[in-house]
Amino acid sequence: MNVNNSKDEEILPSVIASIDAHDLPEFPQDICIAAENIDFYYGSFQALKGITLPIARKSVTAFIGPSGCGKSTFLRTINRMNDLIDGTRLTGKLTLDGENLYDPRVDVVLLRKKVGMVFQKPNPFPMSIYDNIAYGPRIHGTHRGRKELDELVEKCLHHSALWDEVKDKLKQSALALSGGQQQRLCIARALAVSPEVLLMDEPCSALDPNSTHRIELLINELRKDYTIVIVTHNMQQAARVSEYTGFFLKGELKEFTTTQKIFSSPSQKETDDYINGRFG
Ligand SMILES: Nc1ncnc2c1ncn2[C@@H]1O[C@H](COP(=O)(O)OP(=O)(O)OP(=O)(O)O)[C@@H](O)[C@H]1O
Repeated sequence: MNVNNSKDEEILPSVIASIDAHDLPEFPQDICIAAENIDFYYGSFQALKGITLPIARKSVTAFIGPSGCGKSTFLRTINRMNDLIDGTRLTGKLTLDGENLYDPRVDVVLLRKKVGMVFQKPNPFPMSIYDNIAYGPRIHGTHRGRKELDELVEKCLHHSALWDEVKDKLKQSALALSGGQQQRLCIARALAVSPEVLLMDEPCSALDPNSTHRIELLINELRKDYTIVIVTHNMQQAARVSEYTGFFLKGELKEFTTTQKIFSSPSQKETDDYINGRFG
């Protein structure tokens, strides 16, 4: 199936309709993640300035904005991936279910189990399709028996809409899958450790339109069970898949509201200019 622009336009109303965007309050009521005045530094360079925003539970929040404005940096603060970079510093408060993620008592390994991440470029492990999914549960010791693992692998592959394509080749290398299949496998792998939150950093930017369409449909399904935060350069994609959108510019959050409002009547001129392609 080839998904060209006109097909792209076609799925827009149906997906937005399923989100029920018209009934959403401007700020989410059921908040999963809350950022309060987050500043973030790479050495002396300040990449995030006073970010304050709520992320709604079991829904999709998109971050948009020109290159280098801090979207990915903010996304990585949520699972503390930036901790792995030397010389970084964060101030402010970031909570998940009311718990401060930067409290020294937080177990970062457990946090990253709770907050899964999918990257721009699919990055399956160089092992079989089955083992890619079984890897996390084995490490965490959550599914010990063979039968239990088999069931989990099947469930995750169903959940990531990949089962029908791979059920007869679970022992084959994940690296032999197409890019789009690899990305769905990475989503299945993230789901295998029962996360609460899924962070997606431009998950479709390396994919063709057909694979992009499949991932978007998948996101639309996953929103029922997971809190999803997605960084995207694709305005249409943000409009199609998210309930809430944050517009970043030069390290600041310029606007945050429902996706419907930000794309129909943004309150900031910069947002309007950006979404209408006048810069960035
Ligand atoms: N590891 C790093 N060390 C130093 N500076 C960094 C590092 N990662 C990002 N930056 C800087 O922080 C700023 C924000 O980068 P970030 O990747 O968060 O932006 P972005 O909005 O996600 O960009 P893009 O859309 O191009 O991915 C940029 O100026 C970038 O150069």
